[in-house]
Amino acid sequence: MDTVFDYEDIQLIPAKSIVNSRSECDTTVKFGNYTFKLPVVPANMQTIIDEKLAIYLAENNYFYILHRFNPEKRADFVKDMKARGLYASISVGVKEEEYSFITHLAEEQLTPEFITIDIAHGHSDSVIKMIKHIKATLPESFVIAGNVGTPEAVRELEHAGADATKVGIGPGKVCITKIKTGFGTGGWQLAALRWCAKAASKPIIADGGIRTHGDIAKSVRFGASMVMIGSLFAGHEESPGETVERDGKLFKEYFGSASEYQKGERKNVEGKKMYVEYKGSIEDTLVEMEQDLQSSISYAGGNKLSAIRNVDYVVVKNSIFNGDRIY
Ligand SMILES: NC(=O)C1=CN([C@@H]2O[C@H](COP(=O)(O)OP(=O)(O)OC[C@H]3O[C@@H](n4cnc5c(N)ncnc54)[C@H](OP(=O)(O)O)[C@@H]3O)[C@@H](O)[C@H]2O)C=CC1
Ligand SMILES: Nc1nc2c(ncn2[C@@H]2O[C@H](COP(=O)(O)O)[C@@H](O)[C@H]2O)c(=O)[nH]1
Repeated sequence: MDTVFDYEDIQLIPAKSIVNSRSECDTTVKFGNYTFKLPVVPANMQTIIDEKLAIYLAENNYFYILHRFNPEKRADFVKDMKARGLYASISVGVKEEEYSFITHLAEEQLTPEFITIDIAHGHSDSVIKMIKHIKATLPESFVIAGNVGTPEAVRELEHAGADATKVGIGPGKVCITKIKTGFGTGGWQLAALRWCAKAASKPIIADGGIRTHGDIAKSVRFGASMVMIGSLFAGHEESPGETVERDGKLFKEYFGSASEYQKGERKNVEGKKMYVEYKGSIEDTLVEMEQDLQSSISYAGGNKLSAIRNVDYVVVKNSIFNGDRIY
């Protein structure tokens, strides 16, 4: 491992533009058998995504992954998405009941297009076993496995049959893994992404630590095919987290999937709860993300997302924010 850095330590270097307008730049990405409008997916967390938002995203050609915290509703969700002619993308864990759930889906001939194995420490035999079970039972499903933070883990999960791996242990906004365990990619997530991407032969999802839209372009530069985002999506009208009012201002709750609020008990807690400012409709944020990414592509000197992959960059000694705030 050579130099480590994180999102705010990096600036991408502009190349001569080949477009006359940013609107000529194409932000779409092929992932699995689908082409999505953006290389972005809202985090599969209970305060970020629910069935209603999943339908909106699928209808509008965005990628989504439903969380796994209402386990009994997942089979009906897959059935409902199929009835609507939309793709189904769900999450599973690794406990015993998840094996029978996968078998049940196969018996009902309900094949989700995407299945994400979502556990904290994805470099484990339990995930490898689950990848093999899904691939044997639902071979048509595209399997995303995670989370991991090393090239060895990426290679092992790919070797077990994963179609994509998810990188990021501890960089999340509501994560306390780094503090409670001393482990993870918190503080050097972008360098960890680069390290993992060099070893990968299949797509990588960069997960956690995105604080600005520019971080999406940086993730693509360092090897991500898709970028998972929690906190930036938490404040919308459509976000399932509770809306609260304080001193006349609206906020939305955002809690970790390993927080006591998710688990209902204080056991192995590695997540916390916070409130983020209310931001209005998610549609406006998605449009702004697209425009910002189109601009990134133009600065990269191309007209497609792949142009960003080849740009030069510098490691900036001090934070690029230099005390500034975005708004
Ligand atoms: N991306 C990240 O940095 C992190 C994300 N999370 C999120 O929190 C949620 C809950 O995660 P998780 O606790 O894994 O899910 P589960 O509670 O479903 O646990 C999955 C299984 O893995 C075991 N397990 C959990 N952590 C470890 C570990 N460090 N080493 C070995 N075995 C382990 C659990 O057993 P037991 O509980 O008995 O140990 C259980 O059998 C997920 O959505 C996950 O993505 C959580 C932490 C970090
Ligand atoms: N360590 C923990 N990580 C968590 C928890 N719940 C979710 N997550 C991860 O965070 C990202 C979102 O990060 P953000 O910076 O965009 O907000 C999410 O996709 C998970 O990987 C948790 O309880 N503990």
